Amino acid sequence: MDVFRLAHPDDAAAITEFTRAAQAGLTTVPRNRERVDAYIEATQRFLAGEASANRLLFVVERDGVVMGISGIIPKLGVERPFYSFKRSRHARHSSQLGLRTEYETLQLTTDFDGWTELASIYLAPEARGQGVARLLSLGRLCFVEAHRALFDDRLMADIRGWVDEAGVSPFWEHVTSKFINTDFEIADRLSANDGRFIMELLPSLPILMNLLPDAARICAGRPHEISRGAMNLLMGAGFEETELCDIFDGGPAISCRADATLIARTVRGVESYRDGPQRLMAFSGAAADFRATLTSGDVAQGHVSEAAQALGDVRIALAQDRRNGQ
Ligand SMILES: CC(C)(COP(=O)(O)OP(=O)(O)OC[C@H]1O[C@@H](n2cnc3c(N)ncnc32)[C@H](O)[C@@H]1OP(=O)(O)O)[C@@H](O)C(=O)NCCC(=O)NCCSC(=O)CCC(=O)O
Repeated sequence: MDVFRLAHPDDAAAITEFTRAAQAGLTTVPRNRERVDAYIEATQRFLAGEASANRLLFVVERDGVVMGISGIIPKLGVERPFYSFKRSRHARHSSQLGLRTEYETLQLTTDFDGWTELASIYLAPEARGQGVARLLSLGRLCFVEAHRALFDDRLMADIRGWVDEAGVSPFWEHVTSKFINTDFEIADRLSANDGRFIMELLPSLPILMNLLPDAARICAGRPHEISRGAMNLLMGAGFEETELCDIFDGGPAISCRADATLIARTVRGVESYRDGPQRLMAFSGAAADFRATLTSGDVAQGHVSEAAQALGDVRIALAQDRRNGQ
């Protein structure tokens, strides 16, 4: 059985083993032992009531082997403002010339300050394509549902933005690097710790998108191919697209109210179960004892798998939305 739980110090070596290969651009994925240790230490401090620690790292374990990680940042904007670009549409019309023009602007904002972020999903390459990602992703929504007081009622996720075959981000090349004139990897790494340079260097004035090459313009809000699965899982669990995107690679920010996730809706009975077997999330316990697993059953008929019942005082939620097949 695959089990979703909080990471603890004994997991650090196994996590570093597979996150070591993660590419730049996955800003919140800890890629070396030092950062893995720091993430786990923050997790323990946050659970002990130290709000400034502000990070929770989870793992999915199969038969004692850690296969992947995911995270929650309980409150954005605590250590520094959380910057995004907000896309706005503008239209102009000239009756004199009979011409109409439309353009978009990007404006630096801190709209997500105070929100809770879902971040850092990463699965060992050999464990991909087996459904584990759904548990890694939705397990966090179960944790939020079980610990509502720890989180904001607005949830967001910053999906990695599109890059070309050479790994180059057109958005970075044509937009952000014009103001932050350094390597993407350097800026990305620095921003994970201290992002003061963002406010110091990025303009507070709107950036006119129609002056950009198409290759860069279409990257505002466009996800990286390898991150579509991560986005798809959250969109299937109630998240929606927003007008905001990442300031480095233009990746889309998606959001959902905490009480509108698929997990919250089914746990609270806002959404009823249909007849027949369905994919389910089962979760129980709190804090370090919290456990979630992916299972199936026919809840309408009262049938839930033994694996789920083994969790003890279990709560059940839909793990797949009936509307879009997710
Ligand atoms: C993202 C994950 C964890 C996803 O794991 P898997 O590859 O095993 O996913 P999967 O099970 O194959 O796919 C998950 C679900 O999305 C669907 N799916 C997969 N690829 C798709 C695509 N291109 N378009 C549409 N749907 C797609 C699958 O059918 C599946 O649904 P069914 O189960 O119905 O078949 C992994 O690929 C990974 O570690 N990638 C590298 C790191 C990364 O890019 N992380 C995301 C960065 S963005 C981020 O971190 C913030 C968001 C967050 O933390 O959640």
